[in-house]
Amino acid sequence: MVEESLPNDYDWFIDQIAGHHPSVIKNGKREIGILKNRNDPSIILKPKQSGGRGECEVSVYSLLSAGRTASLRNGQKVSSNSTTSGKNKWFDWEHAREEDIQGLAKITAKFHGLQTLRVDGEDHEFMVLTDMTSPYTRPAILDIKVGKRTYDPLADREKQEKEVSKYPALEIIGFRLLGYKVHRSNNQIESKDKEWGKSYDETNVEKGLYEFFSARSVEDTKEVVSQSIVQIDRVTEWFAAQRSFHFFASSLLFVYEMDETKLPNISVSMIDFSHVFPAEGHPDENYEHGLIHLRERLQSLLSRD
Ligand SMILES: Nc1ncnc2c1ncn2[C@@H]1O[C@H](COP(=O)(O)OP(=O)(O)OP(=O)(O)O)[C@@H](O)[C@H]1O
Ligand SMILES: O=P(O)(O)O[C@@H]1[C@H](O)[C@H](O)[C@@H](OP(=O)(O)O)[C@H](OP(=O)(O)O)[C@H]1O
Repeated sequence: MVEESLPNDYDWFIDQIAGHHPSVIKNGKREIGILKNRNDPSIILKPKQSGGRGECEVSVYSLLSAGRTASLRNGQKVSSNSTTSGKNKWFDWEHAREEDIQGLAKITAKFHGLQTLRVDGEDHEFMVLTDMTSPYTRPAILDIKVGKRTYDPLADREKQEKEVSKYPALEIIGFRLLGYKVHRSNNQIESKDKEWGKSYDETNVEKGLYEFFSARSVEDTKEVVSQSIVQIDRVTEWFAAQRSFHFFASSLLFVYEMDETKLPNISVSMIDFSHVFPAEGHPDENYEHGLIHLRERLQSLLSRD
């Protein structure tokens, strides 16, 4: 019998959309998902993934919080590898430009360091991150994976084929809806998962977008969509200038307020940095393709009656 327990004062994060989740059982054990500390609603604790994925994500978040010089000075291993191909390629971020680091820090969650917690009888390391949903009374939350290619440059043939066959429409659409949660007024949470996202293709993905962005009220939809476009443009502006990072299988997290006595106040943040590679001076055309297409699809919602 596998012990199932969380430390005192911790709960699973109810507003987690995608990623590793305790509802998934692998080899008789539940996956470790994101935790909330009851005493600090402003943060989440995201489990550090095993191997290169976890190292990569921690290296990126550390770079953003400490700044490149400080991270290197503190002797942290600011590096990343991929285990997908069996090769071990470690990156330092010494060629990452300071302005790119500072710009990325503005469009993602703040990293507050690592914390070890005992979950289900084993110690696990967690990344403490600002919870981007915490400023909202009743959030509506959508996760969109951005980029027409979701495998990294070290992925072997099997991984490449798995990723491509997962959602063939990605090549055209450039992004994938991973799911959403909407807090309705009667304490009900409406949830959609990745199968919902995959049910849309290049012919009708606007329908899925509309379902999420019209959740507050049909009258507010244009406001919510227009604000989302403004936020996407902030991200696009950073990508147009930055030459330090290439992102694979990374997401944009959209959050807005469902409480109609308040403004929608949409926020858009980059999340999931488990496959980030040095750009070596080249723009991230893969991610930018996704951003352009997402913007176009959202723009088309504005011309609906
Ligand atoms: N800073 C954050 N604030 C609020 N929610 C977040 C934050 N970071 C992640 N999440 C939530 O957690 C979910 C999973 O995050 P993420 O994709 O980073 O996890 P993962 O386990 O690395 O995923 P994958 O297995 O796809 O690589 C997101 O869909 C989002 O709902
Ligand atoms: O382990 P990696 O290299 O990071 O690769 C995958 C990636 O992170 C995806 O986000 C994930 O889920 P989705 O594509 O469903 O979002 C996928 O799950 P899968 O193996 O269940 O397809 C992972 O294999």
